Amino acid sequence: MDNIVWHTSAITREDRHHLNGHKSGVLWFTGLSGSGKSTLANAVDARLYELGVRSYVLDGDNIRHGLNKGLGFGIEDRIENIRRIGEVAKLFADSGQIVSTAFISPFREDREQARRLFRKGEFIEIFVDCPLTICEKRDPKGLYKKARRGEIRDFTGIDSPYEAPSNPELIIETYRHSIHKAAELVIAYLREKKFIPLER
Ligand SMILES: Nc1ncnc2c1ncn2[C@@H]1O[C@H](COP(=O)(O)OS(=O)(=O)O)[C@@H](OP(=O)(O)O)[C@H]1O
Ligand SMILES: Nc1ncnc2c1ncn2[C@@H]1O[C@H](COP(=O)(O)OP(=O)(O)O)[C@@H](O)[C@H]1O
Repeated sequence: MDNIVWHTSAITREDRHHLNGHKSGVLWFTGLSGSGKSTLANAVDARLYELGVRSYVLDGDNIRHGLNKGLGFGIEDRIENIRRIGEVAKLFADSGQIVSTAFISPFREDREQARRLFRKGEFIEIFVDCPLTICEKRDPKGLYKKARRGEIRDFTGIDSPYEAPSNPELIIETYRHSIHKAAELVIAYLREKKFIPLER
């Protein structure tokens, strides 16, 4: 970019890791609407808070009210939505936090593009796996009903595609694990990979 020069921070990410006593990165939750992304991201966030870990959740519905207001659900807008979220998540990771993103993020290539913004190991893709039939039964916001009635177009899983991850770091099957168990599986992964110390 012309006339714009990158300014290196005086405080490095490692400095912040040292101060916080834990590493940073992104927990990238992906899955169908109603699969449990928000519920699980918030359960993990609450657990991290209890453990004294600096964390935050970026949630699809909330971000679309502000930062990404005006973006719709056509392919181009979804791509831009996820591109921006990847960049924001990277800022959170740079700031030393463990950030969770809860977006459908239906396209594999967009998730891979987000992954490329991060250092090796710091992008943790979590497939929130739940069959469409169960998501549709849960239908926490009544959106599947609307989509089936044709009142919402381009609805993921109905008339817009979802590409499941081919090689995610974690698969959480929310149709067979409780919310508590699902959150603990994510925390166990963070301990195993030494994002958070074992003794916490
Ligand atoms: N057409 C269509 N398709 C899918 N979802 C829709 C649609 N219209 C509105 N909603 C609501 O928006 C939430 C998904 O937004 P995201 O930003 O996560 O979508 S995406 O990643 O850009 O595909 C999604 O939230 P979640 O249920 O939390 O996934 C829906 O509540
Ligand atoms: N094991 C589970 N994990 C996550 N959510 C679950 C689970 N079991 C049932 N649910 C329910 O499924 C719904 C998932 O909704 P939500 O978290 O908004 O999904 P998403 O963010 O993927 O659209 C919630 O009503 C939640 O209580």
